[in-house]
Amino acid sequence: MNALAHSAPTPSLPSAGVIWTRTLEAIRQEGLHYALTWLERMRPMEVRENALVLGVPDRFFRDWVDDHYRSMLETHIARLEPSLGRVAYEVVVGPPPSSDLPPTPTVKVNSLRPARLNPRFTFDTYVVADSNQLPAAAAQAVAHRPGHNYNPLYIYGGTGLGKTHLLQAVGNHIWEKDPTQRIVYLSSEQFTNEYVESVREHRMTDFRRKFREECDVLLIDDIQFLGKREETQKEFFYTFETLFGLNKAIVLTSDMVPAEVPGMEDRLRSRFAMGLMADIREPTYETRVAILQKKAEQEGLDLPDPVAHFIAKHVQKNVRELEGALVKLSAMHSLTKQPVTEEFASQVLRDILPAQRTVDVEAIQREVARFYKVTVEALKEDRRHKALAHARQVAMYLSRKLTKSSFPEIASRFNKDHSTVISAVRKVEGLRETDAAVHRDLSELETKLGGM
Ligand SMILES: Nc1ncnc2c1ncn2[C@@H]1O[C@H](COP(=O)(O)OP(=O)(O)OP(=O)(O)O)[C@@H](O)[C@H]1O
Repeated sequence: MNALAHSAPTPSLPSAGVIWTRTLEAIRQEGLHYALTWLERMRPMEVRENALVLGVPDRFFRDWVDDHYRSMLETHIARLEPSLGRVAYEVVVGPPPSSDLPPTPTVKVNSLRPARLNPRFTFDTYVVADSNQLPAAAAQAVAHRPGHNYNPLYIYGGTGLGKTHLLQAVGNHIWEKDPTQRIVYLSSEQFTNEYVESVREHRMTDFRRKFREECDVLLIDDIQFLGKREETQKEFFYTFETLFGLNKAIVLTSDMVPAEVPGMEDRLRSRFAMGLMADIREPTYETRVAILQKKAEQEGLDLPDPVAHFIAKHVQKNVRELEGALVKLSAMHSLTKQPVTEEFASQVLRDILPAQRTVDVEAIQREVARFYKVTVEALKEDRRHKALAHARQVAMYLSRKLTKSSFPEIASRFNKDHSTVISAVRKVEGLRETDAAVHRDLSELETKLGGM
């Protein structure tokens, strides 16, 4: 049975039917008729916990609506009933409903996605690379044979590197394969809060039933916070022992290895280390590019390669920041309809990109001369030797790109006229698109110059 089936209906709220009718009306008034074609095929079932449960004809329908309309629905519903933060679905097999009244379902063949699991966090949307290969493979192994492979699995690493994503992917995968599996996902802080509340309200029997008897998969995020809570640790230890003894899967995440978690009891530390410990490292440059490309594809954003490289070069800390940059770029692109170019990205992301060193034309000439092993003077001469001409054009291109100098200003530093600079810039822009070696050289020079 799922968690929903145990809880009593939420008192003092309008019925599911009333909330649903008002929600559809609000959506209609906003003119979102395309959405109604889908939404009107769902039926309000009930209000449970903080969710409005909607009946859907099948899982495909559910997934589609969930992908496209979940956030819109949740926003509208929360506006009408602030205590309702979620929608949930149940597949209802039976004759299609014909009136405005909620139909009586004949068979319920599906349960709700377990509380707090975000359907966005799946293995499909996770980019696997060198920096996260081991934890990703281990998480998949657990998802395929929960409780048998790597128990417990302990995933650790810095902030924003994808620990929660992997943890939730395990839960989502298991639930999608077998909705009868009882999956409990929560952070160690939420575990602590539930524990404290249960003690206060004398509901420890319920608490233990939930975590020890009615749990097939326990997924706990940010286990390090347990270090500060002696009493909760004790409770967690017995929870762990019970589940482990029953071969139930346990996956934990943390920002440090068990030995480093301050205040963590030794017996817990040693149990955490019993299964597999796998760390997620900071993404390499290539991984950052791959993540950006995959996320752009998911967002339906056409992200040219040079722009992906540009962001990956400047946003290095973690995946969360990469994602933030992409979301901002995508939003500004759809608002302004401007093409997604490096220049557009540098304008839009100005406030989140690390402060750039200011470079001037002279610094660029020096760096380019060193790079191509020529002299600065040669860059300013008229000699047309092929390699020298290329170095000169590159220096002009970078001067235009990395400084605020106008074409005539740049021309004067190279003793040329401005039309020469314009054609040099165009030529290098073209080469950058078509010639991988030139692209690589330019990226390297830009990194050295600390600009973009
Ligand atoms: N390898 C990856 N592929 C795709 N998306 C990723 C990857 N790694 C991280 N992300 C995305 O980056 C964001 C941050 O990841 P997540 O919340 O899982 O980080 P975390 O390690 O749990 O951070 P914290 O310790 O701060 O809670 C999420 O939106 C997640 O989807």
